[in-house]
This record gives sequence, structure tokens and C-alpha cells, in this order.
Amino acid sequence: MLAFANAKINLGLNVIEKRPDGYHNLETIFYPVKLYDVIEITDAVETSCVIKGVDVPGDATDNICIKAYQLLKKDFNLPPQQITLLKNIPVGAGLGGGSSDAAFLIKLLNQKFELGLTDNQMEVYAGQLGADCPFFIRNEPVFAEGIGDEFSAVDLDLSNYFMVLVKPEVHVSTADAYSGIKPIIPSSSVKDLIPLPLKDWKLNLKNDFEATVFSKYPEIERVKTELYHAGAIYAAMSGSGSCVFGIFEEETKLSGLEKDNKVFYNV
Ligand SMILES: C[C@@](CO)(OP(=O)(O)O)[C@H](O)COP(=O)(O)OP(=O)(O)OC[C@H]1O[C@@H](n2ccc(N)nc2=O)[C@H](O)[C@@H]1O
Ligand SMILES: Nc1ncnc2c1ncn2[C@@H]1O[C@H](COP(=O)(O)OP(=O)(O)O)[C@@H](O)[C@H]1O
Repeated sequence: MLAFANAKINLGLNVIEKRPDGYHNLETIFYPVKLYDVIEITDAVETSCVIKGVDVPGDATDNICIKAYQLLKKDFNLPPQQITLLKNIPVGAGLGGGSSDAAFLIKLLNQKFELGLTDNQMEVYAGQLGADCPFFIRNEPVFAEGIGDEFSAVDLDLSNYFMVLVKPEVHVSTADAYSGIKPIIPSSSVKDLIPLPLKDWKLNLKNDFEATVFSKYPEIERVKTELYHAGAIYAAMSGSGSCVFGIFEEETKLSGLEKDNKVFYNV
């Protein structure tokens, strides 16, 4: 049985406060994008994870897919599975690839073994694997609050635009990005800015991680600048980086950017 686990981008991201548990309350829009990992589960003698494609740091036995399987196995009598992951989503990119793999594996296991879990129940399991994971259960554009796990619907459809993702070689650790941030209550909520015409996002919609991440890795800021030079209506870093996305009205080619970066078109 197969699943196609897509990436996400963040449209606006305000880090509001640090919580007593060390996590941060934030507000952002999660928007699914058409860049996919492929996950296959098959019955096996022993549970294992085989990874192909993009290199994932660490041992396959520590992969978040194994953690997702073990989490459900605690509550359900699951037979051993071979999990084959074809990794296409860049790692440490702010695209939520690992979180998506975990959420889609929960959905696959629920379907294959007819566990009868509702979306709400799967979101609770996903939340135990990472703050970003619950979003990928319903996988629809949402305004997210709390640690990124409290959702409200948002009416947003970018399918008439062209989206370009650029992944600079540098890898940004999410925990490091949060530790470099000074939380602040924003003057305007992302929720109130998103209904603005797209051409006004550039001056209004910000990602709080950009200042500290750009000062440490100027090459990421250069990518954002180049996307604007190429005609993007809006460009920003996704999440804690290092991926930068550009939204265009017309199809575009960015010949200069392909040299030092991985570029994905029309995702
Ligand atoms: C920044 C965001 C924005 O969407 O995405 P990415 O850029 O990583 O994709 C998320 O908040 C990342 O969520 P996720 O990547 O699932 O985080 P986790 O694995 O749960 O946590 C990694 C580390 O980030 C910090 N963390 C994460 C989420 C949060 N709301 N506050 C935090 O302080 C904690 O230090 C935690 O130990
Ligand atoms: N299936 C997986 N895909 C990607 N990363 C994984 C996976 N399993 C575990 N990881 C670990 O999670 C970390 C964050 O991964 P990822 O979700 O790609 O980043 P981000 O939070 O920036 O979107 C990586 O450093 C990686 O070692």
C-alpha cells in the first residue's frame, strides 16, 4: 500500500511567546505543496525502514516513520511491516518532510489495518511525534496557533499561481532557529493579512525566523532577493528554513539559481 506524503510551506510566521515547556506559541498559515515523498508498507518478518533518494541523517531505525509505527503498535496489534521511503523532499528545509512522512504513515496504517481512527484521533497521535505533524492528517490550508497544532479553516487557493521552491545547500536546525528568536506579540495577525491582495503580502507578511537565519546564512537571503528580481509577487523562507519559496503569476525559469541550489518548479 502506497502513500504520497507532500511538503508544506508557511505563509507568514509569528513566534509569539516561549512556553514553560520550552516550546513556542506561534501563528502561521500552513499551505500544502505538490512535492512528495513516497511511502510503501508491506507485510514483513521484521519491522524495518529502507530509505531511497535524498539522504536522511541518522540511522534508519531512528527514522520518524519507525517512531510512528511504534506509537500505533503500543495501542494496536500491528504485524511487522517493511516501510520503504522514497525521499524527495529536502531535509531540514522547513518543508515539514519528516512530519509529513509520519502523519501519512499513521493514515496508511489506519487504512491498511482498519483501525477506525478518526482524523481527530490521528492528530493526537501525530502530535506526539512533532509539532508540525498534526497538520498533515487533514492536509488542507489552515491558520495554525498554539505550537502549530490548533487549526482554523482558511479560505486560500494558490492553484492559479506558479510556485517555485529553492533549497540552498545549507541545513537549518529547527531547534537552533527557535533558540535564536526573541518572541514578540505581532501588531497584525497572519490571519488578518492573508486576505490582502497577494501583491500586498510582500510589505505585510513576515516570517520571524528570517532575521536571525538570514544573518547567519546570507546565501538564503540572496535567494529570496533573486526570486523577487525574477518577478515573484511574494517570496519568503518557509518555516525555520532553509528553503525559500516564490509565488509567480507566470511560469518562470531561474537559470542562475540552479547552480548552487536545488530548485523545484510548479509545486
Ligand atoms: C518551524 C516550524 C514552522 O512550521 O516548521 P519547520 O521549519 O521545522 O518545518 C515548526 O514550528 C517546527 O515544528 P517541528 O519541526 O514539528 O518541531 P518539533 O520536531 O516538534 O520540535 C523541534 C524543536 O523545535 C522547537 N520548537 C518546535 C515547535 C514549536 N512550536 N516551538 C519550538 O520551540 C523545540 O526546541 C523542539 O525541540
Ligand atoms: N522521514 C524523515 N524525513 C526527514 N527527516 C527525518 C525523517 N525522519 C527523521 N528525520 C530527522 O528530522 C529532522 C528534520 O527533518 P525535516 O522534517 O525534513 O525538517 P524540517 O523540520 O525543517 O521541515 C532531520 O534532521 C532528520 O534527521
